[in-house]
Amino acid sequence: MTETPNPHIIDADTLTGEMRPIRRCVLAIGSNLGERLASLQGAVDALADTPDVWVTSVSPVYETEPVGCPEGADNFLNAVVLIDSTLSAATLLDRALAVEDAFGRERDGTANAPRTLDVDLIVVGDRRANDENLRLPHPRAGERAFVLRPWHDLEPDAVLVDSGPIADLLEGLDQSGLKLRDDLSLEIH
Ligand SMILES: Nc1ncnc2c1ncn2[C@@H]1O[C@H](COP(=O)(O)OP(=O)(O)OP(=O)(O)O)[C@@H](O)[C@H]1O
Ligand SMILES: Nc1nc2c(c(=O)[nH]1)N=C(CO)CN2
Repeated sequence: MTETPNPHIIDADTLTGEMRPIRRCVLAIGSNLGERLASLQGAVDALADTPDVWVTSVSPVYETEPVGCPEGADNFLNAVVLIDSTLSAATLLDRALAVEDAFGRERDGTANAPRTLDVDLIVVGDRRANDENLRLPHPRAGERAFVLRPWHDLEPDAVLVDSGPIADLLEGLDQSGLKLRDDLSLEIH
C-alpha cells in the first residue's frame, strides 16, 4: 500500500525554516587577481541564486590599495552587498567559502595572498560569534575603509555591532587608498 503524505504533519526542517527570522546581513567582496569585476559580479549572482537569500542592494565599486598584503600585491576592487536571509550564519559562511572556491580562490596558507575572490561576512543581523571559523561581526571590519566606505554609501546611518556608527568609524580612517570606480558597476539580476 502506498502512503499518502499527511498534510497535517509538518516535518521539523520545514518548521524550523518557517520560524527562522529574516536577518539583514552585510557582506564585503574583494578581488585583486584575474578578472576582478567579473569575479565580483559572479559573487553577487551566486548569492542571488542561493535559496533563502535575497540580495537587496549592491554598493558602488572601489579600486583600493592593498592593506596588509605581501609586497607588490595588486590593487583590489571592493564592494559591499546587503542581503536578507533566513539562513544561519554558519550556512552563510559555508556558502561564502563555496562561492570563493567556484571563482578559483586558492589558499596556500599565505596571509592576505592575492585572491580572485574574497567574500567576508561583516555582520549577520545582531549575531555575535567568536569561533575560530566564524567571527561576527568581522573582527577587522571597523578598521577597514575598503569595507566601511561602500557600506556607508548604501547605509549612511548604519551601526557596526559593538563598534558604533560606521560614519564615525570612517572619519577616523585614512581613505586616501580608495578610488571610486564610477566607470564600473555591479548589477542585481
Ligand atoms: N566573518 C567571517 N567572514 C568570513 N570568514 C570568516 C569570518 N570569521 C571567520 N572566518 C574564517 O576565516 C577563514 C579565512 O578566511 P580568509 O582566508 O578569506 O581570510 P582573509 O579574507 O584573507 O582575511 P580577513 O579575515 O582578514 O579578511 C575562513 O575559512 C573562515 O572560516
Ligand atoms: N584593499 C584591500 N586590502 C585587503 C583586502 C581587500 O579586500 N582590499 N582584503 C584583505 C583580506 O581579506 C587584506 N587586504
